[in-house]
Amino acid sequence: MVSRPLPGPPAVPRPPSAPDPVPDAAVPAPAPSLERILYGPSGLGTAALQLIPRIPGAEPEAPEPGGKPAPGDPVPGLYFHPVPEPDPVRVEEVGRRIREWAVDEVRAVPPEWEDQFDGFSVGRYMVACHPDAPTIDHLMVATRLMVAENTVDDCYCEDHGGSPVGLGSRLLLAHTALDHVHTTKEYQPAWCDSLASDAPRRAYASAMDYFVRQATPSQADRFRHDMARLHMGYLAEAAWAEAEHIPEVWEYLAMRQFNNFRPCPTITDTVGGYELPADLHAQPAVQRVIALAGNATTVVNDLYSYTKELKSPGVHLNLPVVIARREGLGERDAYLKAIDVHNDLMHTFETEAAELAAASPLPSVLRFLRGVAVWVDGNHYWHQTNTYRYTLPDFW
Ligand SMILES: CC(C)=CCC/C(C)=C(\C)COP(=O)(O)OP(=O)(O)O
Ligand SMILES: [Mg+2]
Repeated sequence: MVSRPLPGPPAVPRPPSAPDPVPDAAVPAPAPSLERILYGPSGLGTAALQLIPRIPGAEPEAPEPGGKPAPGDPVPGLYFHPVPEPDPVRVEEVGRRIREWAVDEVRAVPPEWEDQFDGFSVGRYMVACHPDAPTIDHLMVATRLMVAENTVDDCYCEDHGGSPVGLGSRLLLAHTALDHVHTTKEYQPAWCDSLASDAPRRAYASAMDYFVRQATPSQADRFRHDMARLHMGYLAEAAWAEAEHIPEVWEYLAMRQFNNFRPCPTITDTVGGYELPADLHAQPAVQRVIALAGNATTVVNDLYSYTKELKSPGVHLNLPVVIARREGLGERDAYLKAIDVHNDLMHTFETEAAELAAASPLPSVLRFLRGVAVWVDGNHYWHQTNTYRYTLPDFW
């Protein structure tokens, strides 16, 4: 069956002589019908029709001027939706099973990193992001991948011995755990053995093995594509770090569109036990909504991890740092501008998701859009509440 094409995104390229970017006031607010389209009907007797539980009155309170956020408070002025507390029974069970997998099954977490592993609270993260997962097994698919992705980032790129030097080679070989090598009988065994040779590859290989058993072939292929995008983003970030280059803000945002959480929300259908068909997923309007959502989630990381990254050796690029350096703003003003960038991305995501849902109200499209939207909310919740890992700057 050939499906009806979905509406295309607005033309993005802007000629050099185009007018200045749209001022804040003109950024479209989320469509009023968004709640109904993405979250289902409200009112008496409709609870069962709401796939995603959402707390009404989602706008955060703006703090009084000078009001300091307490640990666990959201970034003041950030546009986000609070989520209900993730189911504690699921959180505990996912936490128990993922520890067993990470520590014993794939040996990705040596004893000296176990505290950090627990502090990451991946069970709480994934239960918050996937409230529609039908079973713990479905949640585990997302949780293993999340841990594997962070193992690669930590061990190859960042905190646990990572370095930009030689990163291309390490990433390419690890990527083969997701996108297998098909070679001659002579060389195949050496590749097979390589998959067990370090923690990142053991974690990728095992997490992918579980994932492909749950996913359709096109979902698995979608994931491989998203992971290739991620690895390309890591490489650009590493190249800039090696050259001590500070990119332009738009260049940074382009890199961060690839070095991005995108592979996590885009498995929402696999984790939910259904499929957004490949021809719908590939539609430009769907791709744009996914990219906007991924970019908002990743700028959230830049905001919450700002102080952690200021403490790391050298200059760790994130949006406030790049805005400060490239636009000559002070640290506080640059941070506040990064909040505006996030809020614009969120509003545009929500507006365009609502338009897409209205134009193409197919059950799989609607459920996928809800899944992405709730992943965005759960991701914010996790960053906000992870006081083990993140602390807000002293700007208020
Ligand atoms: C889970 C996943 C696909 C991660 C890929 C990219 C990534 C590690 C992030 C978007 C998080 O950013 P960052 O490396 O800055 O993480 P921390 O700030 O160290 O938590
Ligand atoms: Mg960060």
